[in-house]
Amino acid sequence: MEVKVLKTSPSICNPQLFRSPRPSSLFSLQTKKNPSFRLLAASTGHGVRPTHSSDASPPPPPPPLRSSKKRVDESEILTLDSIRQSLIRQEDSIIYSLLERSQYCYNADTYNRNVFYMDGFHGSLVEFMVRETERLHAQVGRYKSPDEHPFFAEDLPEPMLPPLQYPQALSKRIHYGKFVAEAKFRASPEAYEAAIRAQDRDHLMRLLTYETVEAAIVERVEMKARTFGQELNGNGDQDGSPIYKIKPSLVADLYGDWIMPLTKQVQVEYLLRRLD
Ligand SMILES: O=C(O)C(=O)C[C@]1(C(=O)O)C=C[C@@H](O)C=C1
Repeated sequence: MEVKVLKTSPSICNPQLFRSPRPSSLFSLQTKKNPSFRLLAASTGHGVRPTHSSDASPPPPPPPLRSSKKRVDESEILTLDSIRQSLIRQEDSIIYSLLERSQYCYNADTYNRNVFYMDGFHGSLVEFMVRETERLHAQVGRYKSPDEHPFFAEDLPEPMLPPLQYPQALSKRIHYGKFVAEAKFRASPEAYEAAIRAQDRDHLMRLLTYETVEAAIVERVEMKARTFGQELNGNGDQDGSPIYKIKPSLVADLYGDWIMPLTKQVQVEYLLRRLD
């Protein structure tokens, strides 16, 4: 997994993403539970209408689908709070994936570019598998979702099917930076606009960094790794301390050294293009 993180730089979608008429998976998944979205859907004639079996008169005809009302997204999905909640939920998936991976030995050969030979391909077995998996997933439309990103974006086939959603761990979490960045920009456009116009990466990085939030995240993921990853079928090691499937501090370091810095890198790249 560390190979994935090292070998790829985050890909940034155009900020126009947020103005796209196509429902993104992030929005379509999360708006289902959002009451304000349901109100909006009903007011524009796109919501599900309740049926009243006791009504004697026939129901009035539905309003035309193309309402003259402006469709405005009044949900609060893009607030920093709701995005932070999504990031917290993703922690569980990431920690579980790390625990799952920790059950297998490290096999250096699978990461070695010179061990695996295949006509027309030069790379490691892991790279081959990731590339081919991504080609398959691309064909069913995975990367058409704005919160789904391939590690190897070059030469992916076009989808053969309408988009589907797949669970993902690290790449999705890191690319959530786009949503975080948009929320921050909307919360204080003036502060960000100056730095964007100056294309000042360092200033943007300072603006979007919340050290206390980061410290709380590192502490929380270590606690989660400790809780989720404790071996329950043993009595601990010689001195009675619990045994963990994966060292909890490793998960905390992964967040502190990789996941959050890459998420911030995505935020900076996104913001630099925000006024284009
Ligand atoms: O919560 C935020 O404000 C974020 O930008 C997300 C995040 C993270 O990756 O978790 C990144 C930068 C901040 O310094 C704190 C946390």
